[in-house]
Amino acid sequence: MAEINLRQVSKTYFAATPVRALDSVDLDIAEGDFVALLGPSGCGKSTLLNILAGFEDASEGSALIDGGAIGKPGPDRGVVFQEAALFPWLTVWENVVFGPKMQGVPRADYEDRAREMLATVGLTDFAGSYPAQLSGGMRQRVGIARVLVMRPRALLMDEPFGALDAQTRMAMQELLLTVWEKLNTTVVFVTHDIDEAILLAGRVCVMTARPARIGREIPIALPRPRSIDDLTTPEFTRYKAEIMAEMRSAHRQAESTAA
Ligand SMILES: Nc1ncnc2c1ncn2[C@@H]1O[C@H](COP(=O)(O)OP(=O)(O)OP(=O)(O)O)[C@@H](O)[C@H]1O
Repeated sequence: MAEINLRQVSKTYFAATPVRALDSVDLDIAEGDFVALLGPSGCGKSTLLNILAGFEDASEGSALIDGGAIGKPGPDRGVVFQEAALFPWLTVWENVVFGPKMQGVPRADYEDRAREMLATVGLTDFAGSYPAQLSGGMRQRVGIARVLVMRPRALLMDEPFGALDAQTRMAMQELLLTVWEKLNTTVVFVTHDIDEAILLAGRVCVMTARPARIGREIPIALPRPRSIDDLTTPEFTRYKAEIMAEMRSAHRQAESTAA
């Protein structure tokens, strides 16, 4: 489990017209926390995640993982995107063991873990299937198993369920809750979906319009283990109303900045 600390992190992309994506972001994530980042489209959520992943450098400020500067991408941070980038010519099993194999981990050291992760995501019976033979939700489950087999200290997820239909999405949310409760990895989860953020996270960070800052951090005190049934409780609805009000104000701010 990783601890993550961002201090005054800013990011400007120097395109034809410079784009200031992040402005003095401060964020502390303790070991084993589950934090959701919510915010208006284009505000800079992916930019923040990409800095944590090491795909982008911060222009200013410091981004630390376990007290050390975040360097290039590494196996300590598992990244899951909207589409699982699986190798289509490899089976589910071969996709899952690809990472440890490439790292030169002896087979005996990764096989049990790979089997366990496949079971955790409910795909034991599909080990020999190819990605094209799976549904979108199943492919995403392979993507998660493939990342978890590397024993990441943090899981960085960018709209991981954004392309799935509503029912599959709910099943994936419950699966992620189970996985997180079992492994207790630090998770940073980018989403547009308020329900998803409340259901999963221990803390929801609502980002402001670009250049993004963390506008408000809302701790979610719903008891765990959580399930889809929590979506309809009065407590859940209260959190939703509070976050919707915050999002509306971020959206208004975005419109007035664009005007
Ligand atoms: N490589 C890049 N070069 C120039 N501008 C970029 C680059 N990457 C992102 N941007 C700009 O930075 C801003 C923030 O983008 P980012 O993708 O982080 O937002 P987001 O909140 O994740 O958006 P969405 O919710 O729509 O996915 C946008 O205006 C985007 O156009």
